[in-house]
Amino acid sequence: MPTIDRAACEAMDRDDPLAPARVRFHLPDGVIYLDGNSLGALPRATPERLARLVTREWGDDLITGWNKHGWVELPRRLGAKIAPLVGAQADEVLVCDSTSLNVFKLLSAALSANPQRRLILSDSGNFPTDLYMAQGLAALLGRDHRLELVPPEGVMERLAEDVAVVMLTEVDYRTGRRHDMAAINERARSHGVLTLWDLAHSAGAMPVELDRTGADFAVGCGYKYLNGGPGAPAFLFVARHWQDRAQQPLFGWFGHARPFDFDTSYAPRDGIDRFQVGTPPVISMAALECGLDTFAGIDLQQVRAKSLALGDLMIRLVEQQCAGFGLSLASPPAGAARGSQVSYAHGHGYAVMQALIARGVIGDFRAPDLLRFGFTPLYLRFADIWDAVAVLRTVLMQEEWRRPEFHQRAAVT
Ligand SMILES: Cc1ncc(COP(=O)(O)O)c(C=O)c1O
Ligand SMILES: Nc1c(O)cccc1C(=O)C[C@H](N)C(=O)O
Repeated sequence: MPTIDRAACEAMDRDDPLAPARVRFHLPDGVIYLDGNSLGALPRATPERLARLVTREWGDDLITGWNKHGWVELPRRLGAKIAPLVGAQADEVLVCDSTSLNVFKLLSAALSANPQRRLILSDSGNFPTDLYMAQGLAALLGRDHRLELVPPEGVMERLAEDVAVVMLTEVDYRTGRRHDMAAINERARSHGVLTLWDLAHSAGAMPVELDRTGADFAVGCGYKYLNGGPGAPAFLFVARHWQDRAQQPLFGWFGHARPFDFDTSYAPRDGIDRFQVGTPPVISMAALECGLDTFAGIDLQQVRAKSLALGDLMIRLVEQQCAGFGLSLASPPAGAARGSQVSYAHGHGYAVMQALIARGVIGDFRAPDLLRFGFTPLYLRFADIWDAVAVLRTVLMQEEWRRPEFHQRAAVT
C-alpha cells in the first residue's frame, strides 16, 4: 500500500464537503481534539446565546420568561431538532433528564408494555450506567425480574420468547463496535421482544433509522456528538404506537395533562409529553439548542462518510508510523462494523494518553488498557489525524509515557 504523507491529508481536507462547518465551533489553538465522543466542543453561538438568556430573558423578564420565551416548549422543540438525526418523527423525541434516568423510565415502560415477560437482555460490553439502571429497576420490581448479560456477538441468538426487552448501546463506548440495529430489531420483533437503544455514541455521528428499522424505545446523550455542553440534558424516543400504551413510571407534574390545575391525582398528558418529569433545565437546554443548530444544513450521509474516512486514515497511519510500539487495534477494522471512534490497547495506555494530552492531543483512556480516539466530522480535519499520529509516534518512540506524572490517576478519566 502506498505511504500517506501530510500533503495527501491536506488534499483530503480540500475535497471535504464538511470542511466549512468547522467555523461553527470554538477550538483552542494548539489542541487536536479527539474526544468529542465524550464531550463535544463548544459551538461558537453558545456563549452569546447563554449571555442573552441569562441577562435578558431571566434577568429582565423573570418569571414571565416561561411564557414570553417559550421555555416550557424546549423539551419538544429540541426533540423535534434531534428527530431527523435519529430517523424519528418530531413527536417521537423529547429532550429531558439524563441518559441514565431515561434508561430507567423507558426500561420500565417497556416492561409494562410486555407484561407476561420479566427478562431484560443486554450485552456485557454495555455502558455500566445502563446496566446499573436495569439492576436497580429489577430489584425494585422484584417478581422474578432480572437482567441477563451475553457477549455482544451472542445477542441475536439469545433473542427468544422469554425476553421482555433487549437493551443495547448501538456503538460500544470502548471499542466502537457497532450492533446491527436493523437485524436486531427485526429478530426481536419476530420473537415479541421490545427494543431499547442507547444512542449516546451514535446520534450526531452517523444516520440512525429508528422508525425505518422498527425500534420501540431509545435514549441518547446531549453532550457528546450533539455538542450541548457538560451535563447537557439527554433525549428519549418512544415509537408513536407505544406512547399512550407504555406506562412511564415517574409521575412528575410536567407529564401531567394539566400541571397548572395542581390536581392531587396524576393524569398523564397525551403522547410523548407524558415522558417529561419535572421542570426543564432552561439554561442547559438553550446550550443544547446551539449544539443542535450546528447540524443545520448538514447531510448525515456525508457525516458518516467522513467519520469512517477519518477512522480509516488513523488506522493506516498508525500502521505506517507506529508499528512495533505495543499498540494493538481494539476496534473493528471494517468501517461498517464501527462507530465514529478508533481504540488501541497498550500496556501503559493511561500514561500514553496523559503524555498525548500534555502535547495537545486530547483523546481519553478506558480501563483496563484502551486509548480511545473519537472523530467528530463537523470540526476535525484529515491533517489533524496526521498530526495526532505524528505526536503519538513521538510519545511512543521517546517513551515519554514513562514520566511519573503521567501515571497519577485523575478522578475523571
Ligand atoms: C452509552 C452511554 N450511556 C450513558 C452514558 C451516561 O449517562 P449520563 O449522562 O446519565 O451520565 C454514557 C456516558 O457517560 C454512555 O457512553
Ligand atoms: N459523562 C461523562 C462525565 O460526566 C465525565 C467524564 C466522562 C463522561 C462520559 O461521557 C464518558 C463516556 N460516556 C464514555 O463513553 O466513556
